[in-house]
Amino acid sequence: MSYQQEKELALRIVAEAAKLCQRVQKTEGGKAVKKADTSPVTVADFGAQAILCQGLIKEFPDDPVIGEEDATLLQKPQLEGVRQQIIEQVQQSIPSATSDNVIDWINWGNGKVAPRYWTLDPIDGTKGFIRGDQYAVALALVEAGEVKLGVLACPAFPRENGNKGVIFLAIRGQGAVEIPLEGGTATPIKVDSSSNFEQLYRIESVESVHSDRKVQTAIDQRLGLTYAAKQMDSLAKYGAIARGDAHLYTRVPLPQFKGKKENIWDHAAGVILVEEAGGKVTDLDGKPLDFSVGAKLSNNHGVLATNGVIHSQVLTAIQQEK
Ligand SMILES: Nc1ncnc2c1ncn2[C@@H]1O[C@H](COP(=O)(O)O)[C@@H](OP(=O)(O)O)[C@H]1O
Ligand SMILES: [Mg+2]
Ligand SMILES: [Mg+2]
Ligand SMILES: [Mg+2]
Repeated sequence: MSYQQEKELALRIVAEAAKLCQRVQKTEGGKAVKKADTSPVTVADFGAQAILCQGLIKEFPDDPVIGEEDATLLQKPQLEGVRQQIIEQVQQSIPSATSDNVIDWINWGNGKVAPRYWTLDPIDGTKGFIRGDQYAVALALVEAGEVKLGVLACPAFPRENGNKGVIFLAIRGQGAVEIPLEGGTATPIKVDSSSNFEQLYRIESVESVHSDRKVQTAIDQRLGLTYAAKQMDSLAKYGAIARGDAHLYTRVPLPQFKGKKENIWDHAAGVILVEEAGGKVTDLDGKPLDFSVGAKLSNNHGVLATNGVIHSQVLTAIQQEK
């Protein structure tokens, strides 16, 4: 399948959602409210989800959508001001939007896994967005448990010419490309397939509780990595591997989060990006990530993304650390 219609829509709505995020960052800064699990969420997270879902409803009304956010929180009377800001921000992108529309679009992301579905993270790396660091708008199409298309907008991603802002796109069997966020030429990207660990870079989250740093350091020592790990928020890490800026990314659940599983939207678009750029992604046991079970990667334990050539060696080092 060529996925031409899906590709055009995904590129358009992800770019539009990224614009909203940039606009909110300029006007509101990093203002956030707390969700029930105490994690932060901003006007931009909700607004971007509304824009993404609106586009998907229009062109693919039969496809379920599984997104991170939910508008229930916005019913709280003390969040009326935030609700208004979200509506105004969405109206700047979609002038005909009513307040009911916006809430319905956000809640469209409450879909369930099906033979074909979309999953999205309106802002991955909300903490990075709040700090003014990396974040990503992520959208992926999954069929029969396999990611078929992934788009990542990374508005703060550095480019060679000194500008910032990249869209990464990958379609199964068609390779991976990067496109300037403001539009322009799509440039094919490939992993860096070096296998000399002394010269390879591991990349990790900025947030230290998202992966076990003690285990990671032990794995690095086993592999003979000499460079300090690069740090980056969000799915942009997958982009860094896909374009050869880094070579391995491990996400090792911390003992205190034992049993907590990864969200599908935190990985889907990144997985296809790395795979189509020539790399490999599995869990820490070497199993493919299973996107057929629900909103969580319940059948998997942690994540390992590499340039491909070093994958089995890294898996062996991980097994030895268990
Ligand atoms: N204890 C934990 N372990 C693993 N991932 C976690 C976590 N707490 C939060 N996260 C996820 O980590 C994501 C950010 O990833 P990263 O560390 O790579 O920047 C968050 O996405 P959101 O920012 O979309 O909420 C959130 O879903
Ligand atoms: Mg996320
Ligand atoms: Mg998010
Ligand atoms: Mg979140």
